[in-house]
Amino acid sequence: MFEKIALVGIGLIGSSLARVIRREGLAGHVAISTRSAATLARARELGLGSSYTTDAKEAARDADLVIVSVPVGSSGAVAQEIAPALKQGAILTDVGSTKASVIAQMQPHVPGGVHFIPGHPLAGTEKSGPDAGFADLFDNRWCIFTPLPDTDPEALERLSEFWRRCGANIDTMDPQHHDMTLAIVSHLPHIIAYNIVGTADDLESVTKTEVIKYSASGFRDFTRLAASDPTMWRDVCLHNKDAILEMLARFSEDLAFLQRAIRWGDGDKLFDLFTRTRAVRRSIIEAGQDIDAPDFGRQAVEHPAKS
Ligand SMILES: NC(=O)C1=CN([C@@H]2O[C@H](COP(=O)(O)OP(=O)(O)OC[C@H]3O[C@@H](n4cnc5c(N)ncnc54)[C@H](O)[C@@H]3O)[C@@H](O)[C@H]2O)C=CC1
Ligand SMILES: O=C(O)C(=O)Cc1ccc(O)cc1
Repeated sequence: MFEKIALVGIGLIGSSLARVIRREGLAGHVAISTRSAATLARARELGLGSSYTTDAKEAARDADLVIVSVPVGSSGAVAQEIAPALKQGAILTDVGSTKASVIAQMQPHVPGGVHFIPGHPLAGTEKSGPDAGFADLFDNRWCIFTPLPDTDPEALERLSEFWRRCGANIDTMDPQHHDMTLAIVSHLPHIIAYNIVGTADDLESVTKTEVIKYSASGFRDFTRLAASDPTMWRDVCLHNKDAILEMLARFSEDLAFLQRAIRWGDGDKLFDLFTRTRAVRRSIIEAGQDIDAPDFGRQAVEHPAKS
């Protein structure tokens, strides 16, 4: 599909892209770049690309498609670094979990004649680094684009076709809507997980050994999310601040309602809520997002990375 693809950042997402690009033969040349020499050496050992450099500009030079897969707080610095090397007509995209902030950081650096199309594949795990990626990561997952008002429809279609060939389904929406939606379906669940695991870790009346020994599967599910990459999630919290605070405020109100129902022994309220939430899970399964499939967000755990 592309003569040269540059992957800037080669962690879970970048390395999954590298693997699927190779499997599907989507590029003549895959240039890999990352900031850390150790990560780059590992990417080379894994044979993820055609060329390797710690200089993002060198990787981006002459590329037809540049995919930035770094923590969202670094996207502005990366855009600034690669901007002088971007070729006319190239597509520049990203995979960041937040969109308004990434656009604000990257867009000012994008030269005229380069198609900047922000994107976000809704696929991942709690693992990070080049060993954690796998070619099937994007299979039947959504990839959301938040195009800018002047985005060239042909470039958008070309990038959409690329992601379809990586296995994903495509949706588009505006960045603010993306950030609000992702705040509730992805960012809050992670924050809640970090919080509950932190609370358990702080308890004095229950020992750490007991938390580990008796952790029921519900708690264990939270520990998976709370094991996610600290840099990535620090950046998500800092760069989707308003939407996350809005959703946290609603969440806290609803939690107070639940707390009150428990305090006053209001079984009907509890039963009604739990009935309503059970229906949400049923709808997700009926929509074809099969939560119980072994690979639902856990594939890297159960099928160690293929290299
Ligand atoms: N982990 C997940 O489940 C998902 C993550 N994302 C987004 O994808 C992006 C990448 O996440 P992962 O691949 O999971 O992270 P990761 O931690 O596995 O990899 C990040 C990569 O970026 C490199 N890097 C960091 N700062 C850099 C800089 N200034 N310049 C060049 N390279 C730099 C690191 O060396 C590493 O290769 C993030 O923006 C994240 O929000 C999107 C969907 C799912
Ligand atoms: O591991 C999980 O369950 C995830 O939710 C992965 C994930 C993390 C961040 C994203 O922006 C998209 C997907």
